Amino acid sequence: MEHSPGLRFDEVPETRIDQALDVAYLAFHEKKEDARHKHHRDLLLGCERVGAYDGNAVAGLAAAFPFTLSVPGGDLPCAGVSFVCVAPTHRRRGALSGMLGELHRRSAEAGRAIAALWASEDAIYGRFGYGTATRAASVEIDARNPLRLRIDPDEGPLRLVDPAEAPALIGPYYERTRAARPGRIVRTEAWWREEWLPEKDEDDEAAGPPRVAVLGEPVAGYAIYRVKSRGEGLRPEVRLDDLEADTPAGAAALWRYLASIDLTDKVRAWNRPADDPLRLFAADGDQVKTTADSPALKLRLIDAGAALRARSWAAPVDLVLEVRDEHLPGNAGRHRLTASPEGCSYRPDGAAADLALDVRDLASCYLGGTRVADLVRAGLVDERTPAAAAALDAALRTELLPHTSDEF
Ligand SMILES: CC(=O)SCCNC(=O)CCNC(=O)[C@H](O)C(C)(C)COP(=O)(O)OP(=O)(O)OC[C@H]1O[C@@H](n2cnc3c(N)ncnc32)[C@H](O)[C@@H]1OP(=O)(O)O
Repeated sequence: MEHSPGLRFDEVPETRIDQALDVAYLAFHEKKEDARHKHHRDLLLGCERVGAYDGNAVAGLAAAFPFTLSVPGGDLPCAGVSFVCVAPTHRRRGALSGMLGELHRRSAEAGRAIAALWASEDAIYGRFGYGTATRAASVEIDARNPLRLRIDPDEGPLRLVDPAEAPALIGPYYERTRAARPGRIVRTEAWWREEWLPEKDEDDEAAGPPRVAVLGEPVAGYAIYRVKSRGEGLRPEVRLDDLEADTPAGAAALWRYLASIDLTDKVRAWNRPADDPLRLFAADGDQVKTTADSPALKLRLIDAGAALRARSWAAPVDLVLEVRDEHLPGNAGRHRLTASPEGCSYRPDGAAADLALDVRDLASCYLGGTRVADLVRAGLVDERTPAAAAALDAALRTELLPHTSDEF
């Protein structure tokens, strides 16, 4: 899309954050409230910020948190794109395209090989090279009866801890478990307090204060939840926000606890990994139901070569990939991927391609959550050498499916 000649894309300095937030509240149909405004301002202060300017007026904003994201076998600096908005008067004039182009350029310059976001509408970001890399399973437990399980729960001590103390207690535990699953972001102390444990959930008025249940000493698991009223005549429900456990028995203990809280009759978890063991060890499929499977984290390979070289590989593979990338030409063309558990090289190569694919589809497969063979079957990836997709899938495979708990 041609950028409108009137628009300019440049940094949003601290002095103009409030103007940019005014555009955000307009675009997201939100009220400007003091506490919320301060919170958003504080978040933006820690972000890379790009604006679309019409003359001197801010007409759009796109920001990026400087995250660290777990990828198979390691971590990568990642631009966590958020606060994307364009004033209603300036829609469809290329403001989003221009701001993302500028954010991607700055991310590459800062050495961030990947960018990621949660989309307000799924259809927006594919054209910019973002592919769905993690998914969110919504799970509901009918808690009118005790949770029926096929395994014995850990009978270790379970305690409720003060949310103010929680980051010091569960933060190091989260950080230890994070590396095992691709798609997880590093949480700072401030992120724990402001995103996970604020007293009031500004996005959900019906939700009560955060509760943190911790299993074992030393910590062997935790659950963060809020009890949420459901209106006249209905019992409140438990909204589970986050749960980690070392062992299946530990996870079973936490789920059993959540499903046994008095005066509630439902547990609702909106974002669980697709391979959550609960779905297997629950004894009654009528009691524990998966009610939705939604796209979650969208990933963009800013520098595909650097990203591929940074992850680990489960099996040897030697293939030529032909990648299409309309926005970042450095990623486009034919490259030979030679990878094994010992390492990876990814170099331009003139040989005929074994697989041809769009950069968004490579991004979907990057964390191990989407199978290349499925994309071939869906007509999205062109398999030119038989069994090339299976070979790439074997190399990309991860022990656990990728999952992102943090929505940002
Ligand atoms: C990560 C996040 O923060 S997600 C939050 C996104 N923000 C919102 O939803 C707030 C409300 N909406 C908006 O502010 C704007 O409409 C935006 C940001 C979604 C789009 O901004 P615009 O400046 O209008 O987009 P722009 O003109 O650059 O469009 C680029 C392309 O994306 C397409 N596009 C834009 N919005 C949408 C949409 N909601 N759904 C599908 N396609 C879209 C355009 O049609 C255009 O396609 P083309 O290149 O084929 O012509």
